Amino acid sequence: MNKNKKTSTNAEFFKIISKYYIKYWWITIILALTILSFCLTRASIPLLTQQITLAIKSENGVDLNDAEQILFWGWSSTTIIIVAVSMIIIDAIGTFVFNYYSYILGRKIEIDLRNKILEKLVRQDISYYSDKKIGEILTSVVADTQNLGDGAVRIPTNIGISLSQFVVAFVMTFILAWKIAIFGSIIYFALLALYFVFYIQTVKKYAVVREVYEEVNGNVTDRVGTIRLIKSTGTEDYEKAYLEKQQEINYKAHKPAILNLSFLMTTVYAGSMILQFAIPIIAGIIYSIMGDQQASSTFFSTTFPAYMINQASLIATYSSLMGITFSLAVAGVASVKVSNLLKDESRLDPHYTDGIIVNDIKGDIVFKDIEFRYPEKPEKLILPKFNFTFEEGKSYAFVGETGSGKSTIARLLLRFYDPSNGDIIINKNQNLKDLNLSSYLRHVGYVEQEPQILFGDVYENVKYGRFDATNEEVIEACKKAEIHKLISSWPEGYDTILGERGFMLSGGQKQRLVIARMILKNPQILILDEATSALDNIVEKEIQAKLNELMKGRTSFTIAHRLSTIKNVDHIIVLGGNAKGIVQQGTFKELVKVDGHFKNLYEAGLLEEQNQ
Ligand SMILES: Nc1ncnc2c1ncn2[C@@H]1O[C@H](COP(=O)(O)OP(=O)(O)OP(=O)(O)O)[C@@H](O)[C@H]1O
Repeated sequence: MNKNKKTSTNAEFFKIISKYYIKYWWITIILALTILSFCLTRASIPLLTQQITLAIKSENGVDLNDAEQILFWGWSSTTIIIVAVSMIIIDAIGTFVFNYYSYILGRKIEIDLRNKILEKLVRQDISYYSDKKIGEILTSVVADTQNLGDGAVRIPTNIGISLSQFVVAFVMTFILAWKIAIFGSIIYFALLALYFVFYIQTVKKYAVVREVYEEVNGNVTDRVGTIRLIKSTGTEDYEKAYLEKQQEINYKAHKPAILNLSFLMTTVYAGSMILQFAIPIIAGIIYSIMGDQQASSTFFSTTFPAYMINQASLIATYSSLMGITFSLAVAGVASVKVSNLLKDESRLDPHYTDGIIVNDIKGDIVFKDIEFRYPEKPEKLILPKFNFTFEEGKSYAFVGETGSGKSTIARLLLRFYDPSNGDIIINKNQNLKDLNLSSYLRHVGYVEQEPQILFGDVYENVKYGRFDATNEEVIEACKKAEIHKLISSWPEGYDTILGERGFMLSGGQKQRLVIARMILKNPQILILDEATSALDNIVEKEIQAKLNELMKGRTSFTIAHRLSTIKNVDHIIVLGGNAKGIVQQGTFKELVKVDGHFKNLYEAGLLEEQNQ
């Protein structure tokens, strides 16, 4: 509800765009000057039409009556034509300049907002994404910034043009024929009031449409994102029904909005016709009631064409009002969404611009009085208070049943999250919270179960994290990861674009590519989170051998279920379920000998035995 209230206010919109009108002040000045030129040119055309009617009459020897004598400026028809053509040229130049700069400003605003949101999104901490649909976020990034960019220019400039056009045309109706103008204005404002009644209703209904649309969009995008699950389950019919249901919801939300919109459009178009047709009728009634034959003949023979041109200008402000109010409704909602995205702050400060720069990770990594609960679910304890010192250069493995917190430790080391209590210390006295996170992560390698492959060529993928590497170094790393032969067999070799999410590679090949990335990065800390779990035994063996090589001389953390993965590490840490934390530790040989959690896991088959 609160959200709707916020959405209906347009303060946010004007707050956002005013900054851009100040930033690009020179465009603002150009737009303001062109609007002023429109006032001049558009006021001049009805007057010049009236004058040319009088000039042609006079030049053809028709006697002008007294009223016409007063109206006539005495200009020759040639002079009037020259002035009119000049006005049209000024108007054309103004229109070109106005359109060019207003579109430029719109795109500048859109791109700037998009950049700001995307920066905000990549700088958000990982918990930000735990309760959000990517589809919904992307709709906001693309559609809302575009709507805002369009509206940012269209709305203020159209307000400027329409308002000045309205004032000019309104005043001109009184200058041309004030008695008719009084009655014309009453009709005009009555229709305007009716317009606003339907407009308010329509906006309310469209606010609902927008929310439904976004939700449906998010659902559909996320659903299509699970295409492998759909394909592997053969649930195309089920999905077809689901997607149709989503669009049905979308359609139903549109119906009441469309009804109100139709009333609104009817008011605009029928209103325009009424305004146009009412003038001669009003004039006829007024002059016949007054019995003023001369005024009637002057109006119909001299002023009528000018009045109708001016009236068309007045009516145009009515329909441009529709454009403004609609753009405002769309841009208002977009503004609230955009500013909400920009307002969201990361829970932790990664010290992008300050913080201790890490050039090297030396010495032990100390977990001091660490306790952890996920900020998304603070009532649930995950890791009870514990202390542990990870010695430099040694390999560690975490085992334990599912949900015992193994991956959570990896996430703490990557600073996806800060500990709820306690500190992680590196380099003797540097707290992870105080480090410039990017400089720290430059020394950390992370390999997870689902390898992250970017849409890009092999070079780009392997260099990710060490962008200064040469292509030769990439090839060298791929040779060591034993994937060079495969890459070389592709027609485009290292320039091959790897499909979205690495579709064209097998699990083992993707993992080799990630290993090549790690070889190139040469991190001092290595975190392997179920890195080989998705692979079959033979491929697993080959990849594990590569990972074992990679682990040599680095402080490494392995999370695994397979015995072969953890058998050779220096130290195994066993975590208990239900937030018991560390329940046992030692080498593999020590742990299998003694009764305890590890032996239970081992015997229960939770540590998968590997066929040797
Ligand atoms: N973002 C999150 N918000 C709230 N709770 C979470 C979040 N991520 C994980 N958890 C919970 O934290 C607990 C530990 O999760 P974690 O992923 O560390 O377990 P794990 O030991 O690695 O399990 P597995 O072997 O199944 O991967 C689980 O109960 C899980 O439900």
